[in-house]
Amino acid sequence: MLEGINMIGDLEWEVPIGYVPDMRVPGRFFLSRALAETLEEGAVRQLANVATLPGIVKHSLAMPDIHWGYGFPIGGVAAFDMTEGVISPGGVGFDINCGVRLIATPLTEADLAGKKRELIERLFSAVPTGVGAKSALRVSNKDLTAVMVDGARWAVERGFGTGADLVRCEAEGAMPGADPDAVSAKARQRGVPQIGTLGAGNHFLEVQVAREIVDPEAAKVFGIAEGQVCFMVHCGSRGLGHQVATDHLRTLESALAGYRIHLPDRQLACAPIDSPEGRAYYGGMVCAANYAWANRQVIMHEAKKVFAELFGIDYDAMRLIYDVAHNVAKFERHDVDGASTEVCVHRKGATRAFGPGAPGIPREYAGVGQPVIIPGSMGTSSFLLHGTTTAMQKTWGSTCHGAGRVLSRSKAKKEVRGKELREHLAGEGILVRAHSDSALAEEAPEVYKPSREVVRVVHEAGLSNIVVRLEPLGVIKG
Ligand SMILES: Nc1nc2c(ncn2[C@@H]2O[C@H](COP(=O)(O)O)[C@@H](O)[C@H]2O)c(=O)[nH]1
Ligand SMILES: [Mn+2]
Ligand SMILES: [Mn+2]
Repeated sequence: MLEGINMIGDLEWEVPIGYVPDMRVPGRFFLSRALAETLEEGAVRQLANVATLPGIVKHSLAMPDIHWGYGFPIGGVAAFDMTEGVISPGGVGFDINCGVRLIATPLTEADLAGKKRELIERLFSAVPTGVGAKSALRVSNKDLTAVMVDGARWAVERGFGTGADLVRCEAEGAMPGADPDAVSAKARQRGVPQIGTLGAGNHFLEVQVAREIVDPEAAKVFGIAEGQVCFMVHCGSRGLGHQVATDHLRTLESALAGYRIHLPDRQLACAPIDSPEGRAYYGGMVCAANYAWANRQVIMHEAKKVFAELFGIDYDAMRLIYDVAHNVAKFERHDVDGASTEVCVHRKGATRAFGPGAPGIPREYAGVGQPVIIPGSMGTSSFLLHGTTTAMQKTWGSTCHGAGRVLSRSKAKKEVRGKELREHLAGEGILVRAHSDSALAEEAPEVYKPSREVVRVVHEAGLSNIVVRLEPLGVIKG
């Protein structure tokens, strides 16, 4: 473990004020000794840098999937006072509302026998993948405005799914406060052809089986049983979100001096929440977040159609369990020194994990806490968990978002042979389909931390509790 960091619990560490100059609050992160060797000094420094930002409340936080990111670490969570505090694109990430949804089908693993290859091929044809993937949808500029305001509801109203899907999305698939005027023509241009496309790299659509039910009662509430085939969709706001982040970072950087904000790293560019620049970024970010919910809704619909046709099952027999955002900033009410207070929570590679009875979670899940979806890798377990009261108290109702990368893309390309990886996974019964084997190398299971250990940390630290462990059966990658 790095020097100058204090262990304050079995799985909890503190980065004291003074670790870098001008820290206003301490940093805190959650990690086991087994994961300590994955901790990058640069990511801890970023965690400490975040603690220097104006108006940060209580702590700069990071989850066990912590790794180096743009400005803020990935796995980072920070809340800011609504008057004194700032909003920062670095605390959200370039892929605004990158997120995950999990869908349960009525099939078992045995039903897939002899059809798995065809299933993966059909999914690969139905869902456009790859960097510049284009959608079959024809969307006008006016439609795009509606997408950015209405999110998943836009898709449902056009026949991509049903109204029941909406309540099973965080924010019901559309955050309020979208400002289409804060989205540039270039961002629109990138967004128009990409609705319903997966993208590349880390994004995926994965067929999984619920291998182990850890919490039978919660699993029942979430509607998932042992042996059930599910599928998981991971993607975000594509080129539109990236462009929104790029555009606003430029504006925020040039406004820093005017607000007398001095940063240890310009990648933390930010502005007061209630300033023209801060409001514009928020309004643009919401547009991108809503676009991402529409995107995942369309992809889910296309994938459900493939399952329905191939296995002769009812479209409506496939049920969205939940959809979570893991790159977003939100205005939420939390307990601050005993008073319910509105703060701006940034989650950058972190998942909301609201506990039982918290506002904003579907009524059907209120007694358990919200579903939390944590992907692992194409060769290791993914998890369904539920949010907790401890998370509400310690992490602004947040937990990790994945296993977290340990090997850079360039190193992975040198160390892993994509073809060998694909054949090895096939030997384990996991069929992988991508445009190229070389793209697979960057996404090999060993480029990520071990998902079981990362999830064990959040479970034992009480930030979210494991409900189901899922194993991959087949994956489509960009
Ligand atoms: N089940 C799968 N999980 C995967 C795959 N590729 C990546 N991942 C996990 O997703 C998170 C997402 O993180 P992000 O920061 O890239 O959005 C990542 O940390 C991995 O744990 C996959 O093919 N299947
Ligand atoms: Mn993403
Ligand atoms: Mn993501």
